Amino acid sequence: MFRLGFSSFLILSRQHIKIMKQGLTTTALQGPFNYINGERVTSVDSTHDIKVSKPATGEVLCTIPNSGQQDVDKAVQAARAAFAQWSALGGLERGRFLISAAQKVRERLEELAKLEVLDTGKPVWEARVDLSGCADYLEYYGGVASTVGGLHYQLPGGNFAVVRREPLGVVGGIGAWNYPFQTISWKAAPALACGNTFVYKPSQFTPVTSVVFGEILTEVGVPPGVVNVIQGAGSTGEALCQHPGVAKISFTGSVPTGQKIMKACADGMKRVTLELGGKSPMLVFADTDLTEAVKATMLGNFLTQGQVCSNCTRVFVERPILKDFQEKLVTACEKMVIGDPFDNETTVGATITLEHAEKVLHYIDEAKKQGARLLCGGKRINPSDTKLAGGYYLSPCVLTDCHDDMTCVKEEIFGSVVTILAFDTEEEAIARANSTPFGLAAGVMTKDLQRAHRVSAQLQAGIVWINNCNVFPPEVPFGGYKMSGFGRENGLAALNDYTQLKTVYTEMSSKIDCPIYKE
Ligand SMILES: NC(=O)C1=CN([C@@H]2O[C@H](COP(=O)(O)OP(=O)(O)OC[C@H]3O[C@@H](n4cnc5c(N)ncnc54)[C@H](O)[C@@H]3O)[C@@H](O)[C@H]2O)C=CC1
Ligand SMILES: NCCCC(=O)O
Repeated sequence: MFRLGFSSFLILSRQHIKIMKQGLTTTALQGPFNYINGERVTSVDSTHDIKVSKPATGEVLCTIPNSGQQDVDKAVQAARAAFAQWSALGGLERGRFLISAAQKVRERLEELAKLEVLDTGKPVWEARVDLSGCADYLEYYGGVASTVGGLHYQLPGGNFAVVRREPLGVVGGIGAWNYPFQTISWKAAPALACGNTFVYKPSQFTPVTSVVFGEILTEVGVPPGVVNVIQGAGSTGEALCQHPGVAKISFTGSVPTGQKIMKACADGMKRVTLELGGKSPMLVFADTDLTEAVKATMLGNFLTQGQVCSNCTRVFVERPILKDFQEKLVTACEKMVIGDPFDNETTVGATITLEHAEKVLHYIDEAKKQGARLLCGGKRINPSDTKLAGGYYLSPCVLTDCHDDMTCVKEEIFGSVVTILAFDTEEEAIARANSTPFGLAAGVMTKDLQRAHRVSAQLQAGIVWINNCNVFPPEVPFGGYKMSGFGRENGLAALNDYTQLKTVYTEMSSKIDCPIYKE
């Protein structure tokens, strides 16, 4: 295990102090945490300091500013100034930078994973998987960048039109706290590939690795101002949405905040991508392999302490296998290892904040009051290691005997709480699965592929996983139906959200046909 401190080996660099100890380069924790024009800068009009906790221990990790309008303006102006140069590059040139950044992420994967654990409290092996995926996303859009192009239409009389696909300008990104480095990667990589410049506001709970993302891009040669990071809470996000120099906001977070952002962006006629919450279903049919169904349910509920927007938290199980499924799921949950997220054996880390842990526990209490039966978990755990005493550890919770009208079944809990609901027919399962205002994701577990596709076609969700859950290849679009938002991240689909089309018509005749003109 490592400790951070000034007794460590110090290297003075251009902008800040690097501390290296036991393989961890802690440049990232030294601040300042705003990153504008290729350097870390102190806030000029922070309204107050925000103390950021380590979820694993409850100790203070760092202090960030609640950046004000002037900070936001500085970041946006830097991004505007960088736009002309960045957008004038060829896609191949922009793509090379992204591919180099992917390489850097791979080289620094262990260090970045540890920083992500400090910020989020998630198990370190999960952070490694996340970071490795981020390298893939950067590499994918690095390859895609040179293919971003327009169209040509041949028209009567030799006339023709070309449709240019142009960047939007400055894109603003705002993110949640569950996948900090991934969220900035998913937004910045396609935005930059398309020729936009970027200003990102991470969650105030997980500010650290987004700045390192900016530094990595600077290190590989991306010009200053192309990627900027400003720290702060909701008011900083609001200022970014309202800034007239921002062309678009790409947001990941809750539905209520998404609604506020959409309203704020309406005033400036800004485009929005909204990646919002969910209450996704998983349909487990009786012919499924029970072990695989349990594995998919765990992947769909218990990664990152259950704080995953696409979790399939409403697990509809066909009645004949209900008992066996539950037994197997509970056995598997009880084998999960709760504790120090830096321990490679740990499978359940710390919930993001005490407030959030209490919210999750409150949902479980309400569920029991409404008639749900607790099969396992749902308790705050105090790991034996005393240094974790201030952390927020919850045991993975399985609730059964659930009904569609219970609060725990209707509302997004965003914690390790799975609700099990029995069903009898395919039609019933589909209708109940769709009976929610959300529509982010869904899972179908069956050996019958015809049924799997018949059911998938009827599910109201932006992504359906057949015989797996929470899989995010960079090539495939991700985003919501209904209240879970709109716009798509990942895949070629994201290019539509980061570009605008300009039609250029060319008249080839030297004499225009103009019936309303008289000599
Ligand atoms: N669909 C998706 O891809 C994902 C969705 N989420 C959703 O995010 C939620 C959990 O994340 P939280 O950080 O608690 O969400 P949140 O909505 O409270 O905050 C998200 C971000 O918005 C900022 N913000 C808050 N008020 C704002 C305002 N008025 N204007 C601009 N920015 C504002 C916050 O500072 C933060 O950076 C859950 O509902 C979850 O489902 C989380 C991850 C992925
Ligand atoms: N890696 C999962 C994407 C969804 C989320 O951020 O919650």
